[in-house]
Amino acid sequence: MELFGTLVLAAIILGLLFLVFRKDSSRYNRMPPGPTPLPLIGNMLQLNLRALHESFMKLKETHGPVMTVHVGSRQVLVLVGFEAVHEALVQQADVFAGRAHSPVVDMLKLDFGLAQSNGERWKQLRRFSVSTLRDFGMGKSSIEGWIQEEAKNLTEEFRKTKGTPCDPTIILSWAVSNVICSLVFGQRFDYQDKNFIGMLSLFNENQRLFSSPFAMLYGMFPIFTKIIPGFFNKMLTNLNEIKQFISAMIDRHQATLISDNPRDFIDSFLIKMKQESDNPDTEFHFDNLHMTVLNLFTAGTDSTSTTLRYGLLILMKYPHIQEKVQKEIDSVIGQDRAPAMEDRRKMPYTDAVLHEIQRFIDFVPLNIFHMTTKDTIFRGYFIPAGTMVVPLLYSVLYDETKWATPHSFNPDHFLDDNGGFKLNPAFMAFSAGKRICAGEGLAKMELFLFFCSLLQNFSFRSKEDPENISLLPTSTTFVKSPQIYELMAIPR
Ligand code: HEM
Repeated sequence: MELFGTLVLAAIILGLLFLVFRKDSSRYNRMPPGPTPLPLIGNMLQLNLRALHESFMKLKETHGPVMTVHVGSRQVLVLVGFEAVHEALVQQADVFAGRAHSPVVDMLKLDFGLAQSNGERWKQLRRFSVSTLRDFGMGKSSIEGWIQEEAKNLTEEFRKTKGTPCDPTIILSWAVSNVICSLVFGQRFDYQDKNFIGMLSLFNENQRLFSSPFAMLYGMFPIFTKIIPGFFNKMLTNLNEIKQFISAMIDRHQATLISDNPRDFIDSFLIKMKQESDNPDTEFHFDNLHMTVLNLFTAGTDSTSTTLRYGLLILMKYPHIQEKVQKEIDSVIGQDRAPAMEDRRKMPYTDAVLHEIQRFIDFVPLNIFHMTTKDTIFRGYFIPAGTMVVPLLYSVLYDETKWATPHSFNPDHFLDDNGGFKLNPAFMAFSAGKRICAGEGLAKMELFLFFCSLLQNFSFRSKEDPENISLLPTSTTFVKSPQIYELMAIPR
């Protein structure tokens, strides 16, 4: 009897807390249906924090492609499949262009800068960043030379391994990160530079921590940052060290700035700050500069280097595909000159393999979370302004109605009957709409030039039988990374 009384009391308290925590619930009661939530924990018991995208796919079987899932006390609109994601991000582009904040982002004070901001701040920072990066060569031939130079350094590093097994993680991060360094800091770093190596290790560690189930748990229940603080504190310490590195670079730029001759992204931002110094509402201030530089680094380094690393693993598993790419490289580029962007249109097979790598590895399965910027009607449901939205990229890149064999690595997904390159609108590795990746042009150049240079110079082999190579990712909460592996770069 005593136990019964305790249970009733607990249920009443949980029920009351649920009502308190369901802020402004009447505005949310015309959202699409979804699984029934429990008080406080919402649909936690139906969500696998290590593979949220798989949980959402399972829930879609019962609740359809547009559903409300309660993540803790928050109601989240989950969009599954090409049609729903395209309808939101492209057809209602302005409404779905907001960025939702997880409490972890707020606690880490990451709310300044391009990637996490909203409204006028985001518009100004996005316009400025994209046009400045373009001025310095993003997607144009000037940066092609930098990437070619970096690709040469990268092949030299691989050559030093003399075909013995090595983990390619850090080498690939160096090369990719140096391209962003050239654009943002106006300089590249030597691969032996201790500061640079240290900063990249911090980046890699934070990517791992952000993708761990702990980060997701903190996002749903911020109280856990107090109960299990270890992971959170580590993220914070790493972040502060990275910020110090960036601060030192900004100080150096300020000391040597010549107003009419910007050398790189930081100079351009400092000049804009000067021009707007009389505007009390300006978005061009140090907080936004620090965070935008950090965004470009974080978004630009991990994504591209992980794609290359995953791509090399896939090619070791499928040596016949690797050979076919090498044959195309040999016939179009040969061995006597560096690969160039204009080669791409003559290399449909290589282009198809690169697109298929991006589709298959599905780097950001949940996308970065969006938010509605105003009240809207979506498929007959009322979605209030400020609703968190998950446009599930996994469900687009693996949409069974859009791809012939979504679960297999199949370059034919991007080839027509004559062997020509064919784009598929469901290729949303960079997302779609107004928030589409700001570095898409740069990433595509890097992937093509690095990948072709590596395969022009080496054949990549594993110690393992290709049959036994696992392509399963290690962590899937936020980004997907391949298992740690070793490769042998055999000179051709
Ligand atoms: C293979 C490489 C890459 C992939 C797969 C990738 C993917 C993505 C995705 C999925 C988003 C979220 C879009 C959304 O919210 O709907 C994003 C945003 C972003 N990416 Fe990339 N990205 C890559 C490379 C880069 C590079 C090289 C840069 C650096 C110049 C970059 C800079 C950014 C920025 C700044 C954002 C935030 C944009 C905003 O909030 O307006 N990315 N990226």
